[in-house]
Amino acid sequence: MDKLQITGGQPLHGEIAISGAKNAALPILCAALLTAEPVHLENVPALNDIRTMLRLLERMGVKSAHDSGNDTVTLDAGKVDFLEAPYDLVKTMRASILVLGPLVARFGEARVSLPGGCAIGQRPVDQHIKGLAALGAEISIEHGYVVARAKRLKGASILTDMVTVTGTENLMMAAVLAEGQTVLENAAREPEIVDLAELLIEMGARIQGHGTDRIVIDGVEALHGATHRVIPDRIETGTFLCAVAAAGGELVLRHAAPDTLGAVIDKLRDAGLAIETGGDWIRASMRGRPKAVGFRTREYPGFPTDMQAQLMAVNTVADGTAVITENIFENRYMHVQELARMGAQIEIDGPTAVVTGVPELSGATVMATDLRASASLVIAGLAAKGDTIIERIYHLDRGYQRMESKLCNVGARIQRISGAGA
Ligand SMILES: CC(=O)N[C@H]1[C@@H](OP(=O)(O)OP(=O)(O)OC[C@H]2O[C@@H](n3ccc(=O)[nH]c3=O)[C@H](O)[C@@H]2O)O[C@H](CO)[C@@H](O)[C@@H]1O
Ligand SMILES: C=C(OP(=O)(O)O)C(=O)O
Repeated sequence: MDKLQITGGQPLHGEIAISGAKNAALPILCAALLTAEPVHLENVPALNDIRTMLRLLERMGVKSAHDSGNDTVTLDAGKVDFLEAPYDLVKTMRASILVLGPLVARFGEARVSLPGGCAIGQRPVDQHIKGLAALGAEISIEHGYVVARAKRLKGASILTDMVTVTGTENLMMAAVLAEGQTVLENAAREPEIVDLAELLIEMGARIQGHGTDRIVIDGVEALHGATHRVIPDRIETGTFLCAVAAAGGELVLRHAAPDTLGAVIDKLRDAGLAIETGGDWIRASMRGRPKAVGFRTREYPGFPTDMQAQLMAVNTVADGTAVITENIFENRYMHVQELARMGAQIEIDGPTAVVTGVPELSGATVMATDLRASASLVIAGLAAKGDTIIERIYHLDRGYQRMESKLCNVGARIQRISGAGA
């Protein structure tokens, strides 16, 4: 297993190109199952999660051509002959549940392993199941698999119990081929939902209201191929903003989408990061120590849970005390004990964390526990005095494209110690 060794204390200076969004690309890859014609995608990040999703689609019979050099993928689901997402692939990535809606909608049948593990919370998929049942699918859980059947799905009005991102995506993909109209109430409004809806519309779907909490879908008989460019990754962008807030210096982030980062930019400005934005770029500079900023995670357009760990890392070296509340996942503070190993002062009480900034963290050996927890440890390592070793960085590789080389190009001192020597 690879490790990262970070020698902290180097301010960051230079430009970073932001990659395509993992959480937009994953549902978009699944949407290719909805048509027999090729779907050509641009700005698909070269990440382990993307490779896992491509393997899963290939197992079903989808032909894929991935050019990781220029971040394009072409998918051809003309001959799908295996309507199953097996456990060995689903266990590594929860987003695999996103094949369920498209398979039932187009082929009338699917068998998808229940996503295993629960890194950041229980994360059930009951709302995906409830919604598909409302669309007329017969659903059962058999031997750890969700098994769904429907001759043709029928439009329905669906109110989910909570706002769910992949739940909204799964149901939207199911409804585009259903007979009649579907209304998704309490829908997620994340930019990744809008990106998926835009691809589906390019494929011939009839969708309105995406980006609001009420999405109306008029089912069509069939979809056709399309070409689509995936939106920039707002969480990768926010992670680099936190890195410069903690380590100091000045960064320009290119190919970004600042309009999807309102809540994150507001909080980082409160922390003292000077931020200028243009259509697709962000310039951020930090002098001196950040100021403590409290925040509560919320559904979009609120502060994203996927940025909680990274902004917590900034707060560990800030001047003052910050109160953080995690409202989306019940177990998303696993980075806290690792940050504490580096000298951070954090107290947890249920969903609330109180972070008292210290003037300096000290490098230590720490363990990555999930994707964004890993990113918070990188940020802490950049700000810390001395060397930090981060173990189990396969979590980081799930969701960040060449993070250490992007950071090294702007002055960070990070070395990957590969599996054999690790
Ligand atoms: C691949 C992807 O896009 N992942 C993102 C997606 O995850 P994901 O779509 O899994 O997260 P959800 O929005 O579904 O989860 C929100 C909350 O609803 C609960 N819930 C969800 C569905 C359900 O059927 N039952 C249920 O109880 C979850 O346990 C959680 O507490 O949105 C999360 C919230 O922004 C992000 O952190 C993840 O990065
Ligand atoms: C939690 C995340 O991803 P996933 O939903 O794939 O676990 C994430 O991107 O931070």
